[in-house]
Amino acid sequence: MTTLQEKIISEMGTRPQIDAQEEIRKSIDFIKDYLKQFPFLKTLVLGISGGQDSTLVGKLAQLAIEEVRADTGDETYQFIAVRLPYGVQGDERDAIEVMEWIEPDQEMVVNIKGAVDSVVNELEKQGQIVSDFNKGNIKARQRMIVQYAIAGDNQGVVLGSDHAAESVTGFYTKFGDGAADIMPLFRLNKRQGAELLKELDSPEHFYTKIPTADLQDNRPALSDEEELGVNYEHIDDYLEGKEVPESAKKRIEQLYLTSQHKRHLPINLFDGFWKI
Ligand SMILES: NC(=O)c1ccc[n+]([C@@H]2O[C@H](COP(=O)([O-])OP(=O)(O)OC[C@H]3O[C@@H](n4cnc5c(N)ncnc54)[C@H](O)[C@@H]3O)[C@@H](O)[C@H]2O)c1
Ligand SMILES: Nc1ncnc2c1ncn2[C@@H]1O[C@H](COP(=O)(O)O)[C@@H](O)[C@H]1O
Ligand SMILES: O=P(O)(O)OP(=O)(O)O
Ligand SMILES: [Mg+2]
Repeated sequence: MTTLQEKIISEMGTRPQIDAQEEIRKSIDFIKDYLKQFPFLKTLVLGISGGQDSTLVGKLAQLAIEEVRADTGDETYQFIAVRLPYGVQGDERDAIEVMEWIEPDQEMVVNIKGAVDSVVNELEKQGQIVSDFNKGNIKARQRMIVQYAIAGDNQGVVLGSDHAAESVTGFYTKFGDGAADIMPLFRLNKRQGAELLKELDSPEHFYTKIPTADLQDNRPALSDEEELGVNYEHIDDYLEGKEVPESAKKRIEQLYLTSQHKRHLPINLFDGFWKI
């Protein structure tokens, strides 16, 4: 293993082998401990897309909330799961099925199309062209705004679905889906997330579904792997300290280095990490 691979693994906190039952317990306890530390907080908020990561975080959130209610006798603790389609979501059926499996305390559906389109229109009135790719990031940031609005009026915190395989590649919108208060999956790679869902008896297609950010109008359901230029098998192997083909290693490390800014709070002149 090269030094950079070791550094990345240590930063991501990924382990080559996991016990799924233990990791489920760790994530649930992390959420519970956080809520108990700040008793003002009563609500967890999460966007549910119908993809693997939010399905897993959503299930863990609901389990954690049920345990906190039982431990404290405080019935005001709740999990709000929100669908955030842009118009009609192509894989809406998946998101609905995931909601049925999670059985969150409260479900919402907030269509982000009006808000996203108005921003794009206002920019275009100023002569600023908005590419389809950039509009995708506006969608992700609009989803963040809605989740924080719900948290703000419900003594809530926003959950993030980011995990090691997304974090290492910076494959998220900065201050969009990358913005959250707590990240219960951070440390796990993609296949380890799938292992947790399997252990939770989720339907198999929830964790065999092709990962997509589904952000671009012109390339619906574009797979993460196509966009990233590297596949999750290689990213996961890399994070487990295994040898991967040289081209995959190069791509992962390039993505890691160019996305360093996303894994830090806004940079000030006392920060030196970007110089190395
Ligand atoms: N599947 C997923 O999890 C998921 C979700 C959302 C987005 N995505 C993908 O993630 C990517 C997001 O696109 P992006 O990364 O181009 O947009 P971004 O908005 O996340 O990041 C780009 C912005 O970061 C800032 N920035 C860029 N370089 C910087 C630097 N060196 N220092 C400080 N700030 C800097 C700039 O403000 C720039 O506009 C896309 O590929 C998108 O499809 C994936
Ligand atoms: N359509 C969506 N509805 C609700 N929440 C969504 C939707 N699309 C994405 N999200 C949230 O963003 C993260 C990141 O998604 P990626 O597929 O990794 O880009 C997802 O886990 C949801 O919480
Ligand atoms: O974040 P999600 O839930 O949309 O999962 P995926 O990244 O697999 O699409
Ligand atoms: Mg997705």
